[in-house]
Amino acid sequence: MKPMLSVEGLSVRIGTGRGQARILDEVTLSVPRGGTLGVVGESGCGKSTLLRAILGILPRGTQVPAGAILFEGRDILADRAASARGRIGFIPQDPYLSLNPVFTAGAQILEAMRHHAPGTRRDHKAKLAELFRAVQLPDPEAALDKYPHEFSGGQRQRLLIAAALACDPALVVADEPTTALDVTTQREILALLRQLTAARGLSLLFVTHDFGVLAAVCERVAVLYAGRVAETGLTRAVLDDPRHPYTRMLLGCHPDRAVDLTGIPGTVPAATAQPAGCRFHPRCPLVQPGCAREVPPMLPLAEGHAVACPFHALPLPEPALA
Ligand SMILES: Nc1ncnc2c1ncn2[C@@H]1O[C@H](COP(=O)(O)OP(=O)(O)OP(=O)(O)O)[C@@H](O)[C@H]1O
Repeated sequence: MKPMLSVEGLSVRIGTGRGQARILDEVTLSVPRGGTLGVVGESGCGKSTLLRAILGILPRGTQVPAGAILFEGRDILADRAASARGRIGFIPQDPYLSLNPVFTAGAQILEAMRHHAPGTRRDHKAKLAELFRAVQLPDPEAALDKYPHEFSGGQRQRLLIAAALACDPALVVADEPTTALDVTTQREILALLRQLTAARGLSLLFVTHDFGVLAAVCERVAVLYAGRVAETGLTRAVLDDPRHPYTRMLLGCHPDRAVDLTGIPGTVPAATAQPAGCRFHPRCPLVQPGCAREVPPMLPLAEGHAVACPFHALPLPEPALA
């Protein structure tokens, strides 16, 4: 069966005062129908740009020199008119910043439904109250007429989940949707998201920097480093047997896996100063002379697990894992 979304060889560039920023390079990944893919990586690795490309909201001046984004079989990069927008729901990162304070919750979501969902306003209102019930907001009918400040942070994130589902999407794209929440609320929201996507057979693309969150939600993962996919596979396989030195160091630094990705010496290179060859080589304890020359191809391992490092079978030196 064809995936719901497949990103194929996507490269994204943008001109800056300091030269061309190579933000994404030949990124290939896919979200199965009814499946969940997590995209994980440090700040600056290109997660938000990937989401913007999928949502069709890349900033002006961005170039896409190569690649395709196939959604339900159609290239939505080449043909935005075949608009995927109503069919792709988006859950943003920060519930505080993502709602307009001067309109009621109902008014802002109904406005989106007016453009993208079939039916009358009365149908939309009934459907939205139903969705508010599904996301477990108290008193769903009354919630339609409340303003954003009348909800708690967790309730606002529930509102945004309802908003993302309001136009009957086939795919939901979530950008670190629980980062701004306390741990208990985070757990509840993740459980809700899992339950709703499974019950509705939705596909989910979930961006995070947190392997703990990833393991709770996603069956597959793509690890992004400096705009390239370093490793991909079933989340269980990648967590249990990470092969790319970058993934191994991320996980080795934080055995509890509730990681804050700051434990690897050095930083992600600026998008205007990407090193040649493997982009991780300046930080890699397994670096070999060829790593600075050759872009490593994705090497297939078992069950869809693949890694962009020819030295994936070598052990990491101990200090790299300290
Ligand atoms: N409009 C732009 N102009 C120049 N450089 C940009 C632009 N947008 C992003 N970049 C650069 O591209 C790289 C990737 O940025 P992006 O925001 O996609 O990363 P990210 O992984 O989402 O980071 P974060 O988690 O901090 O949001 C960064 O180095 C960033 O500085």
